[in-house]
Amino acid sequence: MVKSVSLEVRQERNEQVAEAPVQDKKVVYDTRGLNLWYGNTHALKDIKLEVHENEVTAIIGPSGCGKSTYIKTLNRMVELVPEVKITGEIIYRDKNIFDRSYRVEELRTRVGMVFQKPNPFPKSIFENVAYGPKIHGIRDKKTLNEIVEKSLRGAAIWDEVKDRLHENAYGLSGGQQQRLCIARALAIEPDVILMDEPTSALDPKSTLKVEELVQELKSNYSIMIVTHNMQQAARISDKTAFFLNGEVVEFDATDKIFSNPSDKRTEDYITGRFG
Ligand SMILES: Nc1ncnc2c1ncn2[C@@H]1O[C@H](COP(=O)(O)OP(=O)(O)OP(=O)(O)O)[C@@H](O)[C@H]1O
Repeated sequence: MVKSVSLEVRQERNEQVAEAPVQDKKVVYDTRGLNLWYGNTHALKDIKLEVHENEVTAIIGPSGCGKSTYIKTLNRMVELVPEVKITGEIIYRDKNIFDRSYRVEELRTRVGMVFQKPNPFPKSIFENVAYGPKIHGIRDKKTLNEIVEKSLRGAAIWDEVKDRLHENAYGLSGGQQQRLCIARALAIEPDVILMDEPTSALDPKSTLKVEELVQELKSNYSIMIVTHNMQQAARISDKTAFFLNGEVVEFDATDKIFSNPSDKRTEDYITGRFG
């Protein structure tokens, strides 16, 4: 991380950035003029953000700036909170998810979510992963076995649990439980995985495993990750959005955000001057 960058160097680097190759990856989520209120609290203000496929997009910013709200808006989970009002558009794969005709169930099958605290069901490891596919009507035992194995392998936990698939998931360590929850998200074969501070309850070793996993998963999925850990954002994301007071102050390539931010507020935040 660069602590301070002179204006001349910035201008020079900005010119280089302007000449960078044009982004050619497909847009998965296009957020346009999104506003959200909880009652009178204006939590998201005119958010504009594009998420590209097969990338890791990190959302950083101080507590209460709207990171979780934004990520929960992307799968419309935020609407479970009473008195939420939303304006603007979120286009997911060419459709506005707020359109009256849009089926939220479809969104939930395409977008998996991993939460801050590992939250396995009080069921066996197998049942935790098979749950989503079963809900979607898959009953065939052989197919379920295949999905469970593939998902656990995808979440880099198969070798640790393959001999105890029918034991209760609560018997796993916190880090294992979080990877199980990632396997549960993978089992529905999502297009996007939303992660809300997925490593904040984990020890450094488990954190590293999840970070490595995120890097591996991006070749098949688009990932958005909310994190308070700036080193983590710098290590694992391709793009970073800096949120402040419900606004996106800056959204750019992670290297640029952490070495040569355009906005003074971003620089102050990443150098630890506030937050
Ligand atoms: N269910 C809710 N009802 C009312 N206000 C809420 C609710 N959830 C969040 N808020 C408010 O919305 C704003 C954004 O909160 P949000 O949880 O999205 O921030 P955050 O950046 O994820 O914070 P943190 O890093 O602490 O998790 C805050 O002012 C918060 O108090």
